[in-house]
Amino acid sequence: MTDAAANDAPAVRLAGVRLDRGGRTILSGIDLAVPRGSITAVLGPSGSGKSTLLAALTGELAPAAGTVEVLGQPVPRRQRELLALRKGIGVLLQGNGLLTDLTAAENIALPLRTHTRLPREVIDRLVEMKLHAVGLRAAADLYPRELSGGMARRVALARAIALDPPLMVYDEPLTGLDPIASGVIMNLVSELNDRLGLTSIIVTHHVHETLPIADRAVVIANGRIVFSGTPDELQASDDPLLRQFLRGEPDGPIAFDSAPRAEVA
Ligand SMILES: Nc1ncnc2c1ncn2[C@@H]1O[C@H](COP(=O)(O)OP(=O)(O)OP(=O)(O)O)[C@@H](O)[C@H]1O
Repeated sequence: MTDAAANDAPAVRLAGVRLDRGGRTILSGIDLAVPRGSITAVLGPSGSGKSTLLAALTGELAPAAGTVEVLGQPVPRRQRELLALRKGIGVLLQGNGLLTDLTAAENIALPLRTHTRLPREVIDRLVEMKLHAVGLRAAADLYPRELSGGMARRVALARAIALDPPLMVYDEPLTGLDPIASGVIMNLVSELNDRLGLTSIIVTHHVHETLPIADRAVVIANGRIVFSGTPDELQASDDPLLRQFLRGEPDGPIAFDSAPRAEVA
């Protein structure tokens, strides 16, 4: 593929993908295109395979069938090429993953120190800009234990964008946050996406907090994609499965807790 064609390609494209874990098929028949510049919410009940889908994008999990393309190229198998691709993907995981004996600024500097040869002053300046981007310039010298949950999540977000990745992936970015901090994080995700020209994929079961900032929504349940469209189309759907999920009802077409995690290696 030429560079121009790669640039026109969706940020993420999955075709006919099947994902297996522990000898079991978790997702199958997955077709998905995430347009560049968009925010896509990947929704689904607990254990439906949302994190498994993310693992396929970052190359942690190779598909058992089908193709996964990220930023215009198939996700490589070889470690070296995989590491190069991963530099283009900013990941915010459920736990913030901040190192407790480093300050906020040092945590954000870490990927810059590891992956670039930029001089110290440039790194300091970039860290300052990233802290500014998440509204936390005053917190540079604080340690993670001195930060509130929402602030720590913002520092983790600043670290995730440290290398200016074109694609941001969020795995449950609201876990453990109160409604106010959740609102701040969602606004920030939306603002960064627009201002930095990113593409964002948000995996979450926080439907009502996430849909307002999303351009597209994908719902996975029972091992497949059961909805793909705009948030308005999702809200308007009268599909019993989607209604059950949106209302958080325990009984209905979505089978909960069919395969406890403890059973798999
Ligand atoms: N490393 C693994 N090995 C085997 N099975 C796994 C592994 N990780 C997850 N699974 C199984 O895959 C299924 C989907 O899990 P996954 O974590 O992708 O769901 P999820 O939608 O992200 O859930 P949650 O919302 O609870 O994080 C579950 O049944 C889980 O037990």
